[in-house]
Amino acid sequence: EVPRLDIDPFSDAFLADPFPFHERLREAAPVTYLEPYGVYAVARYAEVHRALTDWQGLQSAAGVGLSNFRKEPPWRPPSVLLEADPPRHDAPRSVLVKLLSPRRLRALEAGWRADAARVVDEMLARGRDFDAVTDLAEVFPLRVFPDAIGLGDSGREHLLPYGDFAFNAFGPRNRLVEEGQAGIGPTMAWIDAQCRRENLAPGGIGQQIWEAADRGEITAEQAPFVVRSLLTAGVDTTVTGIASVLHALADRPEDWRRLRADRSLLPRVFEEAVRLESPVQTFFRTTTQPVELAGVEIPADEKVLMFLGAANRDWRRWHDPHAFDLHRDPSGHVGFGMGLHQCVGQHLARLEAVSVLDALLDRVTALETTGPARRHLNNTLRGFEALPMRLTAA
Ligand code: HEM
Ligand SMILES: O=C(O)c1ccc(C2CC2)cc1
Repeated sequence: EVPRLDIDPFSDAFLADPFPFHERLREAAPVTYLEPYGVYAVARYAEVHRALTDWQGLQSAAGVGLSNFRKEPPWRPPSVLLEADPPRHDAPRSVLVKLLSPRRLRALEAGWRADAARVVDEMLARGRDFDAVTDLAEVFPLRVFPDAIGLGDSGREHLLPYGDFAFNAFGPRNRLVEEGQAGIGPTMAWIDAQCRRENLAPGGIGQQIWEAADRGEITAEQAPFVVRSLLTAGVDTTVTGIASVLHALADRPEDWRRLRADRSLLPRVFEEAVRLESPVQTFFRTTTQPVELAGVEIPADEKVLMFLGAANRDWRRWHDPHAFDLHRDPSGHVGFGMGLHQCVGQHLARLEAVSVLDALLDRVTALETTGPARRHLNNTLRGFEALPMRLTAA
């Protein structure tokens, strides 16, 4: 009663245009079995939500990618958050919840808004045509995030390639992983060095993680891995998130006018863009015992692939699911996950996106695409290589 599908969710065809495949996965059954990798799959909102919140039955400690850490060694020492379950997960999580809270981030807000204004002004000075990826979405996060963490100035060009490789590594060892593997050695060495206390600037979030270790909130062994979590998860995701919200808002003059007049809508706009575009498309869990899901029993020690992007467009949960709707209530979307491991950096991501959008809305009366979006293929992230656009200055 579990349909076996010959679908490869990490093929170029699927990654370039996942929607027809999502439809097949959702409509086949609540739980399916993907033959190319021998994994179970859930794509409807109800089952993805269930898999995300049942952390005892479906754990993260065996890895949240295709590889089962019980059977093969991970490519890097496991994350003490993403690839950990309670109780090991608890202390690192509570440290980051505090350090990345909306209240703590308010101290960064004025500086980030000023930086966003500078980035947009520099862009406007170059004329009406720009690329939302290379001129904005990739520029702003790399302008503000490394400084917030307290990274030194040299080597920051390693951040995007590291994140791209890490997100590919959740998938199978396909061409995307092989291509990334080539030059990853020096990048990994640079990342690991940035997690060391002596390389983190006083006052930055990285140093604050080490101070949490001094207070005994986490161990000194965990501290560098908590910093590494931010370097892994904190850049490519927000670059993709900002590109996604610009892609969603372009060619929508009514929405743009509405937003220029009412900025209080911006947080919801970002959430709706994350729901619709789901920058992070998939993650796995591993069953710790036989698990019953929608009347199906999944045996122990099986990988379950959760299609977050498919769940976020499930007509069973969302009215007109494929539409970008400024007025919908996007709460409950699984673009940031759900439950125990729900994104601890979402407030930082939202502040980055709102800072950029506010700076654009202040200066621009219309945002239009001038050519097709070019996709960047990655086993986990759904992002862009290029988003050619034209703006009309206020
Ligand atoms: C648009 C941007 C982002 C998206 C779409 C996103 C998405 C996600 C998702 C889906 C998860 C859940 C993973 C799971 O359940 O296995 C997650 C967890 C996490 N995210 Fe984000 N994220 C974003 C930005 C960030 C940023 C900016 C940071 C750091 C500053 C961050 C740090 C983390 C960490 C550390 C976890 C693991 C939490 C835990 O396991 O307790 N993320 N994120
Ligand atoms: O802890 C980590 O290393 C980590 C890596 C990637 C993510 C993705 C989901 C944003 C989250 C955490």
